[in-house]
Amino acid sequence: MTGVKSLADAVLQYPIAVLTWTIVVAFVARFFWRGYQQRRFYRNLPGPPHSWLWGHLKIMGEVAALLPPNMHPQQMYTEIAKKHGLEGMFYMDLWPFAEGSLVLHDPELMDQIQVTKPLPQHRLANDLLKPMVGDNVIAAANGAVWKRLHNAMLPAFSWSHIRHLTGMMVDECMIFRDILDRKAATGEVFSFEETSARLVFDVISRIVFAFPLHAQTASGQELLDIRELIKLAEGQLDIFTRLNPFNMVRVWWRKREVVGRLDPKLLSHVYERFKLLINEEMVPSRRNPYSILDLMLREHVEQSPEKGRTRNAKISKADEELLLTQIKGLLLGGHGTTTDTLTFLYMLLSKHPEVVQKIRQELIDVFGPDSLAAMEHVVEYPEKLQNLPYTEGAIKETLRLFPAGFGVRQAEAGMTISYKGGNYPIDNGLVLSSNAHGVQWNSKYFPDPEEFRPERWIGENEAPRAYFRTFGKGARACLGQNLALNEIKIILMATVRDYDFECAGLKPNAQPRLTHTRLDMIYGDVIFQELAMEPKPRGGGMMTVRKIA
Ligand code: HEM
Repeated sequence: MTGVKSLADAVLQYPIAVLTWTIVVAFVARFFWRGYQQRRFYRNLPGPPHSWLWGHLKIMGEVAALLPPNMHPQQMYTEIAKKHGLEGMFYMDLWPFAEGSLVLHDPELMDQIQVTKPLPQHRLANDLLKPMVGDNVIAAANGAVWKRLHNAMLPAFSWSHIRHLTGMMVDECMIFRDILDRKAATGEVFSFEETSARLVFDVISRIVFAFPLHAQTASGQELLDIRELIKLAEGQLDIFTRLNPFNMVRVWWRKREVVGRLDPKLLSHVYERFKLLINEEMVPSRRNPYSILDLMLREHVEQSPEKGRTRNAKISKADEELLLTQIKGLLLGGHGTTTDTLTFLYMLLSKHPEVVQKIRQELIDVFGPDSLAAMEHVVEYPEKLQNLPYTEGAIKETLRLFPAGFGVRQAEAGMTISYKGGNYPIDNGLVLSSNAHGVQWNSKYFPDPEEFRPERWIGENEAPRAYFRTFGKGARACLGQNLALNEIKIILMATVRDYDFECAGLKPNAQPRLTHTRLDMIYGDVIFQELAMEPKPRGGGMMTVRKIA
């Protein structure tokens, strides 16, 4: 009785202290209960050794400690699989610092979630992309919003349209050659990533808007702004960075400035075109798309009651946001992934003169001995780009070794995946990670995986399509894959015959950092892909270029 009385007295005397104390106890109890549930979930599932206290945090920490900072997880997962002999798939319990994952590195298992029963994108994809470009960018959207965006954009990625873009790509490559000429004349060390990003950005902006944003010939403020948005989102998935008040204010302030400059500029392009379409009563064609913007404006033009009267032509606020997000997403995703691939490709070529020689020979065989005449020829006969198996093999090898994309999916409650006769849970909010890197660096699928061998993709040697996972597979596979392959081929055509590139400032490691690769003993830490919007090369791909006489 005395105890109850004194408790009641305490509540009456110190209500705030008792309330605070109760909340703290409830919070701590909830934290431990959640921790117990999490650890119990992973206890008997396939994975590296699991600890009640640490889950797999120590395992992840051990691998991270071997590597440079801000690593993209794909390579760490490949290392963990190798080190602990984990075949097919493994769970990673990273509570309370990150979402738990099921990492798949078996093509058949990936097919289960990408092809047989395509699962929606994980919430994490939107969490990562939203601070950079906005809510519901196509690559992170699901359900009806994704369907609407996908249907609208699809014609822009058809073969007939891609063929049609060859002339524009050649024009941009000719500007790129002028830039290379200047760099060759000075002999300067330059960032290949930075320089090629400007080329690729102008190409993608011409695909999105049908005009370039002039990143190659002017400041390219839009490109700089978009790249700054990526920088500002860096570390936002890390709980400590996100909750750091100084960082919060810094990011908010810079973002306000960048978005305040970028969004109105992009929107002005949207409205200029929209008003013209309405004024001229032109419904954009799906068969012969003029630009991705036109395809996305199509439904608004069709539905607009303002035909012929531009004064009040409007797009709803929500649709305006969605449109802007897609434009930024395409400019960002379409240039970043391609630039990363180009950077790694030219780094690999600089150390493989025998591959360069074979690409040159193939280009001569198909397009003739004069490299500049070849650039005119390809505009007339773009289908010949499909007849470059060795060149395509070199690109695919780069995409195999350095996948510049990562798919994460989410399953509904109760769903499972089947593996070796057992069914394993894929719900519980797990990030279902299809680790293309893990498949493509597995000697079971690609013997001597770290060898750069374009021959793997040719004729009877050709690796099964199912093993090439860089673009994903199924309904949510990369829409821009054929576009990216064609663009990289044209860039190779424009450069590889007349220029020699050499990596600059490489700092090879004396000992390999990891067990699955020794490439860092040639290139140094630049081979460890950084976490940005996509896994990107470190250090900007510094190079020199020499014009071949
Ligand atoms: C080398 C270059 C590229 C790589 C490695 C790459 C990789 C990827 C990957 C891995 C995905 C996600 C697949 C999944 O979730 O399963 C994706 C989605 C996507 N990519 Fe690419 N991509 C590249 C270039 C491009 C380009 C140039 C564009 C076009 C501008 C583009 C447009 C898209 C779109 C729209 C999606 C979302 C598809 C959807 O969810 O319906 N990509 N890409």
